[in-house]
Amino acid sequence: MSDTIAIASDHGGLELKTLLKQDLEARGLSVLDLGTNSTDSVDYPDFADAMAETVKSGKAARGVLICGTGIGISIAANRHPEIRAALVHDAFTARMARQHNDANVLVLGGRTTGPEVARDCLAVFLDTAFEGGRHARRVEKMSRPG
Ligand SMILES: O=C[C@H](O)[C@H](O)[C@H](O)COP(=O)(O)O
Repeated sequence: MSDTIAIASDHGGLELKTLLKQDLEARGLSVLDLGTNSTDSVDYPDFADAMAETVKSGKAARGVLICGTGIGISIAANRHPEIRAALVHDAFTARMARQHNDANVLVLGGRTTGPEVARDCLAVFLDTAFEGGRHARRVEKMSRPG
């Protein structure tokens, strides 16, 4: 798998993005920062779309998206069939997102999840493999055109 991971947020997730980017770099991963990089108000669908294009093109194997709650940016990202974006709130949901759902994008809320819980979520997301088996059948069904 590519060692590159993409990260993006709106203004509501900027602070958490900065923190998690440091964790990614500390692991030796190559990080593609898709913005935003200021506290100016921006629109989260633009960053979800940029993430989808980056994953689709193979420039990054996985991604991290953050907005205020994580809700809007996950809705926007999941409009792209190649993306399985999972909004998680703790290490357990982060683990399930990988083991059961083969999520390729981790989503967090910068205004809802504290920094240390978010760091745990990221670590679990990066370190947990997809279990396959019955879950592969379900993931395959989600990849079919609607
Ligand atoms: O789901 C949407 C996100 O939480 C956004 O970060 C949020 O709606 C932005 O709100 P505001 O424009 O009031 O900062």
